[in-house]
Amino acid sequence: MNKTYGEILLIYTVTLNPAIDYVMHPLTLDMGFTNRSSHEEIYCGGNGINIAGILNELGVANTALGICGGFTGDYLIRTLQSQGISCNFVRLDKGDTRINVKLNGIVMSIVNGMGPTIPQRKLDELLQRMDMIREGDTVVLTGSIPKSLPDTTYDMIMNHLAGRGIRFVVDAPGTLLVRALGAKPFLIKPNNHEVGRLFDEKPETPEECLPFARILHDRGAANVLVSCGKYGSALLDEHGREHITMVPPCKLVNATGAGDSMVAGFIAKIDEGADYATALNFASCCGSATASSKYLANRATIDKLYASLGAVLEEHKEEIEAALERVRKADRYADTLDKH
Ligand SMILES: O=P(O)(O)OC[C@@]1(O)O[C@H](CO)[C@@H](O)[C@@H]1O
Repeated sequence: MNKTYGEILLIYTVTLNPAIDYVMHPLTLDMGFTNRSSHEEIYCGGNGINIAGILNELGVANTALGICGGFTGDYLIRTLQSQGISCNFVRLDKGDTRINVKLNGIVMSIVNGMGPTIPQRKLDELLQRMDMIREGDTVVLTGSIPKSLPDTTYDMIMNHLAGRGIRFVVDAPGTLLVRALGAKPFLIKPNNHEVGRLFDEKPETPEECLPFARILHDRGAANVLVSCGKYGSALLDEHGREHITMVPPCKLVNATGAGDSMVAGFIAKIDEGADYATALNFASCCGSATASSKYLANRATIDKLYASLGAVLEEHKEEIEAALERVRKADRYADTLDKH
């Protein structure tokens, strides 16, 4: 169990490529023509920043670390501070924090920016600031990284902090994730599509994802949480046990940040002393609460969905048990991760 509020700050999210999320609501989208949005919203984004927002909402002490720059970086820091999110960002001398465009029409289309160039000395400055992180604290490395940084960046950060009793959480795509497994993170949280890309398969459901989760677990990740959108989510826990949960009843509004909310919810519940099945259920409700909100979920929505999940799980109990049984009896997939 992690330390508590009375002591020092405990969870540090790291966002190397934060963003301003510019959400537009076009009524139609015709490629090659001028489209009009019916209204727009502006939020602070980037996975680590979203996780920090939900942790704050859940009353879990945290600090958002990262690198930002330019007028968008100024906006980001000002806004986070006004939301009461503790942040410690290295400022770039040149380059702007990216603006990610989310076109929330009949379906959501997303264009994420590349992000500014990060000079080595700025990364070194961030590493120096991270030296304040102590034994028992958690470091959450999450999201894409700007193109100027190598795929080994998360790996390198974890190596820098190795041997200090720090708990790592990694939510990153592709090679970044595979490279991070060697540092034996406490938790990784790919979604079913990311798992599919790692293994050249197309798993959709928690049942289909669990065999791949086992490979990621065997490669070093203690807990592997896989979100599968409307199908629910799966957890292969640190003891090698499989869990499946479902989504509570809710209506999709904007799924941006839903995965991040799951990470925040999972860590928060584990740090309260909950067991893995409970943490998975709570994580699922945090994700659904954000997906059914305009932006990140508030506590009331999370609590409401959490209260409704029990009935859904009860109704589908036999189905879930049967799926878990099939997973336990199934042949193992070959580990093909070395190609990354
Ligand atoms: O380009 P990345 O780093 O992969 O993803 C960035 C992003 O899409 O992820 C967050 C939601 O998880 C958004 O706030 C943000 O715009």
